[in-house]
Amino acid sequence: MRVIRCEGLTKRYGATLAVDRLDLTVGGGQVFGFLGPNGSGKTTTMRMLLGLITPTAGRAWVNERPLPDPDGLARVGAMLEEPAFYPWLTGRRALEVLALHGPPPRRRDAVAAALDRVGLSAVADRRVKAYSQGMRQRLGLAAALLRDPALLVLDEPTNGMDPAGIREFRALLRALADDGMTVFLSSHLLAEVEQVCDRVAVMNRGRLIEEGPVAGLSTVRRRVRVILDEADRDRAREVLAGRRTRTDGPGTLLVEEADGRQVNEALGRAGLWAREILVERPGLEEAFLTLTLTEEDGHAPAAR
Ligand SMILES: Nc1ncnc2c1ncn2[C@@H]1O[C@H](COP(=O)(O)OP(=O)(O)OP(=O)(O)O)[C@@H](O)[C@H]1O
Repeated sequence: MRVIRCEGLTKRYGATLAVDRLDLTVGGGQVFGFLGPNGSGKTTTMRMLLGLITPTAGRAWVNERPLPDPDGLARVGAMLEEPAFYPWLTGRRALEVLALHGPPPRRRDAVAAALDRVGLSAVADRRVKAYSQGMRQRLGLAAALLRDPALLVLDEPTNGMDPAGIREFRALLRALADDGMTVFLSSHLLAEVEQVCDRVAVMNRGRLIEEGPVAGLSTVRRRVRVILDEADRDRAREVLAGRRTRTDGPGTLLVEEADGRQVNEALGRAGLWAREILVERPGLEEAFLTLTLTEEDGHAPAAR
């Protein structure tokens, strides 16, 4: 099933083309990453898909229904901004209040099921003001899950979360997709989406640059830069002969489409110790001039 389909979807704000003729199809039961630097049009696309703003041109379908048909949107859960809850309510009460507004959830135990799904049952009777940032984000996710959505639209959901919270949140999204839900997730950090997404679309300045499985994208292509003693360079090149290598200065080798750990291991086995092994993403750097790589994202473990 095509859960999301856009044809020439466009949104213009005065002189700004926020989204420029977007053609995109997202199939069901997967985590789909919507990647791009700040201002590339991700939020605007999501707002159009949720029927919150009207496209300037083009068409879109959600759950196989043309927008703005409310039936298509009935089974969509969304979290577009940091979720806001009354701090004095408990997590459970906050969800009960939401369940009372709008169409009734299909399950009578929707609140308990959503709390359980996001792992908040044990703290459901604490007040929201005592929740950590990660717990609040999970409560936001529970709110989006209340009406059994087929599609979950999440705009930068892990913004402001700590690394442990991000890991838990990723595992949660993966589990939802494994149960058949489609998760459409935006981020400006490649490291965040590549670990959880089946496919990725890359946006830049309102336009779709690429779309496909994470490993196949040229914007996501990896290259390993090996910096060694000058005298070792040519032997290292022989050791790595099965791979696409080239030299880049007297003590540097570039290994295309490689994995930092494997390169490190191959060199170590041959008794060659690199000074530095760096994983680079040349396509990404070209595409995302504003992207900030984290240390975890940009570096392979050093040789020991
Ligand atoms: N309501 C609006 N009025 C005018 N311009 C807007 C409006 N909403 C978005 N834009 C502009 O459209 C472009 C795309 O913005 P959008 O928020 O969709 O990008 P984004 O990829 O979601 O970025 P971010 O990660 O910062 O949210 C930006 O240039 C933005 O300034």
